[in-house]
Amino acid sequence: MKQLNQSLEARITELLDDPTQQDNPLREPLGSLWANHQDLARRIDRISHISDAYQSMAKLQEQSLTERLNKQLRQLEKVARISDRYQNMMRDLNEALREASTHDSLTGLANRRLLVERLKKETERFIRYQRPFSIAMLDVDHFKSINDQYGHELGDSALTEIARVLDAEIREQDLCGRWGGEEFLILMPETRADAAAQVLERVRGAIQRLAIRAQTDSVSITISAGIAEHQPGESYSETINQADHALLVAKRGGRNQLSTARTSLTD
Ligand SMILES: Nc1nc2c(ncn2[C@@H]2O[C@H](COP(=O)(O)OP(=O)(O)OP(=O)(O)O)[C@@H](O)[C@H]2O)c(=O)[nH]1
Repeated sequence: MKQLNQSLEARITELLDDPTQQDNPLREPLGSLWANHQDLARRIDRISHISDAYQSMAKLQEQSLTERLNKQLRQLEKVARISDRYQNMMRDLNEALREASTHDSLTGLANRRLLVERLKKETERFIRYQRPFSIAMLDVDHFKSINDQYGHELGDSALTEIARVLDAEIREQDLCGRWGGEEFLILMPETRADAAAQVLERVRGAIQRLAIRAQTDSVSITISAGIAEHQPGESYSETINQADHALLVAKRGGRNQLSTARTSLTD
């Protein structure tokens, strides 16, 4: 096609330049047509140039827009990653705070606060569904003399060891916590006093078998415990008082033993 055009153009210019065709009546209209054609060809050429320039400009703009969008996307991804990390950190922090506010730092057992929370819930369950529960107060025997003889540090490890045994001996639904100092409380849902006494007898035996190492010595430890089953119309504090009283009876009875409230209020 291009070749055909070129040979046609060559023939037209040849004809227009040919002196023998000077008088040809078609020469003038052909000359005007040729001039018109060339003008049109120039315009088309210019338009096509402009169109090319516009296209490459649009392409450039498109490229820079894509780059800008990609950059913004990368920044957004970064912000999302930071936000994820921040949220995880806050969750861990909350978890650690919750753990610290509900657990004892030395033994890792539930602290008094968590025990009271659960005691309240069990009391509510008792009122609503008449589900029984018992509690046991445990106290390490002659703990002061262990501290005095072997030092506070050993006393601390003895408490940690006792906590480990307690945790291992109770059932999944029971909750054992440090009530304070060398005193522990075990909350036993769905448990009557006689069943609680069996659990505590097992715990007492396991602690008696514990041998805490102190340099060359092996220190043996015993506990006394008072058990009380929650009674209708009673508050949980009253049940604790009953268990405390039974604990006193066990101590007075010679230590390393259990006593159950209401069956042992002999003094
Ligand atoms: N090492 C250590 N000792 C503690 C901790 N909390 C309380 N104690 C000690 O536990 C001892 C309790 O002593 P007492 O209340 O006299 O009772 P006890 O010597 O165990 O005698 P009984 O309970 O009558 O058998 C005190 O000397 C407290 O200082 C603790 O976290 N770590």
